[in-house]
Amino acid sequence: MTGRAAELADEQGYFDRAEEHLRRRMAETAALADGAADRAAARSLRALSREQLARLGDSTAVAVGRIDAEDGERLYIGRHLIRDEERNILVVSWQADAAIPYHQASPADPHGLTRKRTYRCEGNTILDFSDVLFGELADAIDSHLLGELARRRDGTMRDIVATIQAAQFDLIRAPMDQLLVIEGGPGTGKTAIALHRVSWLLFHNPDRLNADDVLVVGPHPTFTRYIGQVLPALGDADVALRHVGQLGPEVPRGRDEPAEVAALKGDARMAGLLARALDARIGVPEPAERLMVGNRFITLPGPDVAAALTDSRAATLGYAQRRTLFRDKLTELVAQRLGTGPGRLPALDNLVDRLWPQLTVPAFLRDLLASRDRLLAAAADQFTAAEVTLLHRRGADRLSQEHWSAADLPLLDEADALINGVRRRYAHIVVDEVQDLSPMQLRSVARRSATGSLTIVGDLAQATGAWAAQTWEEITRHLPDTLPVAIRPLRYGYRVPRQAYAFAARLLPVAASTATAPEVVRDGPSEPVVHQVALTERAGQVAAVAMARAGEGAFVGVICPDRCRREVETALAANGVTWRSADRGELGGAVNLVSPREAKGLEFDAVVVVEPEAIVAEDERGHRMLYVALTRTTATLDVVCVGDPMPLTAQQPETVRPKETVDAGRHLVPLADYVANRIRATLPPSHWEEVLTLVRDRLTAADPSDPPGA
Ligand SMILES: Nc1ncnc2c1ncn2[C@@H]1O[C@H](COP(=O)(O)OP(=O)(O)OP(=O)(O)O)[C@@H](O)[C@H]1O
Repeated sequence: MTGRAAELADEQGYFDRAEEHLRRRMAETAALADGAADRAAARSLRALSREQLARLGDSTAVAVGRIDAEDGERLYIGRHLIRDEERNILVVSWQADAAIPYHQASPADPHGLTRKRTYRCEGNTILDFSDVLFGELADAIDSHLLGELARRRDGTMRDIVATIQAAQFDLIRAPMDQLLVIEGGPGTGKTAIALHRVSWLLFHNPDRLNADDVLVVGPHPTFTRYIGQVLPALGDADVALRHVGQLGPEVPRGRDEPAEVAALKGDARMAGLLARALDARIGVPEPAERLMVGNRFITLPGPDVAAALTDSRAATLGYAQRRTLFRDKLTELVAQRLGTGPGRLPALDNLVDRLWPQLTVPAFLRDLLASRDRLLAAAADQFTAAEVTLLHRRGADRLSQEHWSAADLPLLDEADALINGVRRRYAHIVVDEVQDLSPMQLRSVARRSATGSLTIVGDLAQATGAWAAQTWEEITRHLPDTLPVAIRPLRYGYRVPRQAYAFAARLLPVAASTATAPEVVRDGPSEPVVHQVALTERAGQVAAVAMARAGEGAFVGVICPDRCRREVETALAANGVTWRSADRGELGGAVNLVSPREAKGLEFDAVVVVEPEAIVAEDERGHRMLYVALTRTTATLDVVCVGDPMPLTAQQPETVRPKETVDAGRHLVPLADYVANRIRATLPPSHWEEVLTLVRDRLTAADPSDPPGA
């Protein structure tokens, strides 16, 4: 046996022994479950051991690496702590203080180590290992990291415990009590760091943080599925993982709406509009309210009812809770009149319903958006008349038939908080791809934060859509301000190989002129290939390239703008290619079809980008969208197009984002002055009311979607 083979055998012996002890511990946990004092304890103990077994079944190795200290001591680092029967430590958890040098040691600062070893394993079998010998190599290259980055992808993100880099490690273990902004170019490891940070914070703050106190928010369902395995693999399965569309009530979705409407609905001014609209649903009592009690009437004086209403209104509770308060106060008034408690009283229910109607969240929003009058009243001086027209829409006759747009969801969430109060708060929240969130979406995140402790990650150069942020302040201003903000950049790009990144980076001066490009750490297998073809050949060429790349064993992502989608699907089908549609949340076949927007945060071995000009044309920040698409590859990049493969001068749609602060007086007041002056100049006061009614009728008739009196 050679020296290396013998060493490998020794190491394997150690791994086998550690695995035995891990299994023994799990068997003990299961036995404990059998003898547990009560059924609940037994159930949770069994669940624990099942989870541990499942993790082992996941075929992860007991250790990811080893460090040798100058004093000769060796320490194995793994995902979980493992001890032998004498309670000697065989493997320490990657989060333990003792493991810190593993993540931090570098040739410049070896942290008292002579060696850092990283294993390449299949299950618990060591295939190979690589060493960094600090004493001997002045400038060691972490070959294991390079190997790890070059491995084939399969649609599931993996943990990076074995190869966390020192700068990444600093962010993973940064203090919890802050709003930490992690910014970095494509593939710098932002997502990976954010997830490992969650695991780290859970490990080091057991008294403050349970896994179910943590919320991770991603941009779309495919992304949450993509990252879904990382935290369970690190032993933190109970962390809540949601895409941004899941923050809020469950409602039927799928409504399309014009970009300017969606943009307006993302504006923070909508919060005020909703609050005013809800308040306007509370009625005004009659001078005296008569109630039928048994077979006689009692009268509640209007001022008493009004006082109950005012008091309840002022309480800092949700609309529904304040309604209960109001009801209690009225019950008390009735009891005073009767000299006894009234019991259940339909007349009282009716009065409460009239003055403080019971509202479900979707009914409230449907009724608001379907009524120009309600919208106008709630808009106050904060919106222009044109903006109110944009918001106005015909409501479905039945609430169950109402379909909601993506931009309606944060409005429903805001309304839910106003009506029912905030249902669930978290001690720590992570938001990925945060650069695209609208102010209303950010408010959805903010209200779920119990402490102000957040980790938000993103890249302003990848910000697309109407609410693409230009600065971090635009984002943080909508988040809790109880804790200090720290913005921490990442420098090295791990995903995208040099050749593909050089191609994509040509977009940067147009897409995001102030962005700093990441420093790429490795070479790819080949230069990007541009396939410029005739229109009739485009889809066929996409299918051919995708098949060829899949034939090489690659996990392929075809990133296709909406306008080419159908032709590409047809060509894939005609060529017998089975593909997964990432937009439907599927990912993991050899060939995956994905829109540029849904490609955010994902990665593939081979990326085929279809018609860059169309990608640019389909988003307000189309050059950035193309930059996102071109930076999804870990190995090869193909561009199939009829037009310019690098459309630096192509037009992107006008930005439709509303002005952040609109002085509505600038629009409404001059218009009202003009109309009033014309009427005053041409008619006596006795006709003013009549002409205004006629004007109103004309306006209503001009828009048939506005039901009279809605
Ligand atoms: N230290 C590391 N060791 C191994 N792999 C790493 C490391 N850092 C990053 N990676 C890998 O690099 C790829 C990109 O990481 P990640 O998706 O976290 O980047 P990102 O900055 O979130 O990218 P984007 O902005 O494009 O969404 C992933 O495959 C990740 O596992």
